[in-house]
Amino acid sequence: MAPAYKRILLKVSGEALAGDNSFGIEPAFLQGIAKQIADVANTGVQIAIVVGGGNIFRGMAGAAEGTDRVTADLMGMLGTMINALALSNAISRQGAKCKPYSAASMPSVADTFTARDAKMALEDGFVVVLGGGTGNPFFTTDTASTLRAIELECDVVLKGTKVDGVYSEDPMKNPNATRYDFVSYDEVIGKNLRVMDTAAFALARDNSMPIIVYALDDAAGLSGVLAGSTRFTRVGKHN
Ligand SMILES: Nc1ncnc2c1ncn2[C@@H]1O[C@H](COP(=O)(O)OP(=O)(O)OP(=O)(O)O)[C@@H](O)[C@H]1O
Ligand SMILES: O=c1ccn([C@@H]2O[C@H](COP(=O)(O)O)[C@@H](O)[C@H]2O)c(=O)[nH]1
Repeated sequence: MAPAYKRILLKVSGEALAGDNSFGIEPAFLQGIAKQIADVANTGVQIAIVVGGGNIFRGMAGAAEGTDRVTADLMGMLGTMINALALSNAISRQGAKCKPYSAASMPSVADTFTARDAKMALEDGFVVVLGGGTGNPFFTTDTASTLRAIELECDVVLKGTKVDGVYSEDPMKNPNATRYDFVSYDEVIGKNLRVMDTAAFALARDNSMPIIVYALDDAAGLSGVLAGSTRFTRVGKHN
């Protein structure tokens, strides 16, 4: 049977990469995720990845502690680049062709992202890992995920995070919150359900880009999500 999606954008949460730790990268978790990605890539699905940076640095937190916001956001974007290099290397070691890109120019580290180049790499069978977010302060890697998915003409954004979907409230704060199987863009924005930021949801809505939110540590993994055999929430226009 042909895969449901030809080209996907996977958002890998930075925080989740820390595994059971509160910061940094847990090698076993990184390798597990990399294997899931390599296995799916080797079935012919084209995969672009945006990596978060919450396990390294968040600009808002840095700004709150006295660094100016633009500098703090630059530090945050560099943090996502660290994760991108680690993930890209781990995917290559699991046997899939993989290439890191950076939103900001750092030629000795990675190629600078252009949609044209990244699309060609996807068509050549490379997984592409996109670090540096949008390259602009005051944004997040969630917005970068939606933006890159649209630019690269992906079929869907898969947000792999610490929770298994969108809830009526943050399930980390209220364990009695209820989970949606489906929620519309307008509802998620109107009710301020902050599993992604409003800018990311609005961009997805305006460009009809579906979003799937799932738990990165689900045993069924990425292939389970693509096969529809694991728990997730779909965010879209209609159910
Ligand atoms: N209504 C909600 N439904 C589900 N999760 C929610 C909701 N509101 C807030 N959250 C929180 O959003 C978190 C995911 O978003 P967040 O942007 O913080 O992390 P991330 O994008 O996965 O990580 P990073 O920024 O490190 O890449 C979840 O872990 C959850 O605690
Ligand atoms: O486009 C972007 C993306 C990210 N940042 C900064 O990086 C950190 C980490 O990203 P998360 O999405 O929170 O994982 C973010 O807090 C911002 O400071 C950015 O400035 N622009």
